[in-house]
Amino acid sequence: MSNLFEGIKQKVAGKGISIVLPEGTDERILSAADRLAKENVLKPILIGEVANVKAKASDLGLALEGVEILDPSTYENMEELVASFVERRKGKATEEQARKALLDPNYFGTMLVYSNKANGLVSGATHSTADTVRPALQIIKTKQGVSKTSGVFIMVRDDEKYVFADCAINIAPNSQDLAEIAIESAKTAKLFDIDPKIAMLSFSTKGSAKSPETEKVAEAVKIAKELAPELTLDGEFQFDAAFVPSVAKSKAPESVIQGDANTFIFPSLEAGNIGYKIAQRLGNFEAIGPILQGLNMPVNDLSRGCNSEDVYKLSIITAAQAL
Ligand SMILES: CC(C)(COP(=O)(O)OP(=O)(O)OC[C@H]1O[C@@H](n2cnc3c(N)ncnc32)[C@H](O)[C@@H]1OP(=O)(O)O)[C@@H](O)C(=O)NCCC(=O)NCCS
Ligand SMILES: CC(=O)OP(=O)(O)O
Repeated sequence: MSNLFEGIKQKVAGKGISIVLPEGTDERILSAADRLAKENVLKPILIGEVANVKAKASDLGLALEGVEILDPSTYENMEELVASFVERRKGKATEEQARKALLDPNYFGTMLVYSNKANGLVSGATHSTADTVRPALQIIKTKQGVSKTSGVFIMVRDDEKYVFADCAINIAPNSQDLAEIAIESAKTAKLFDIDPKIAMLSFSTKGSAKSPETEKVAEAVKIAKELAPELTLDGEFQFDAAFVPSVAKSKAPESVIQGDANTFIFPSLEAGNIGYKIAQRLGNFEAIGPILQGLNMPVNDLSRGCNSEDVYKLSIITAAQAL
């Protein structure tokens, strides 16, 4: 990972890309922000009461030089943000509701990104995924042609790197969703110099079992092939048929994937979230993400089990998505 990550870091360093970190008093966030600013990789913006953030930083021996701190309750352009929020939420939020929502650091930070006052946002060290991503879904929204955002992990162990999706957002994706997730995951894979070979996962390989669940994945394969015929993609596969060449030979001898898949699309959030945590905790893979894909501007969610290194890396990846 180190070479791969260094490459991404070099792409973003010194370009003045600003990343909002709404959890401004969390130790992991403070350490990462201080390091990012010190190394001139990007411009961190912490959200919180200025005196509190500074006191916490000083307890940790951090100077926070080059780190901006914004407090929603004293933010000078709040009226502009309120008006923009009401406009964006058209009929879904009153001015009063907007004013209240914008005191929440995640909503406030997301509006800074939406208003081009920052280039991206990383949160979730102390907030749940739902609380972290909901403002982005409501305000930043998905890119044209993408109906659902989804969350990818880059799984890294020595020279091995894989893409796992969706591990974070869509609880019960349908066939169309799975096809879109696969197409977006291929783009994310390329950001990490992975040439995507995509396996649509199931508990069945090429019709070895039949149920609504397996047919949902088989249909997703069909849709994805129609939408993006240029991709190397197939399924439905059990994980061994996608990953082990000898098993592929016996279970799916005609497939374009012969045990060499590197991008795995899980059939549900249960499978994806459990799957990545097993690889991380039992397989000693580093899990980078979840990286949200398909949004108009980059917003990423940390796992609450993250450390300062994870915050540092996800901030840099978010900056790379903003390029
Ligand atoms: C992502 C999640 C929070 C959205 O749930 P929610 O806030 O109840 O969503 P709602 O259905 O109320 O939709 C809220 C808005 O987000 C949009 N939205 C919901 N899911 C979306 C998705 N996957 N992609 C894009 N937009 C989405 C809706 O269209 C809606 O927009 P609108 O208000 O402009 O109409 C929910 O799917 C969830 O909790 N997922 C699991 C997260 C999780 O716990 N993961 C495990 C740990 S990583
Ligand atoms: C991605 C994920 O599972 O996040 P958390 O561990 O915070 O629930």
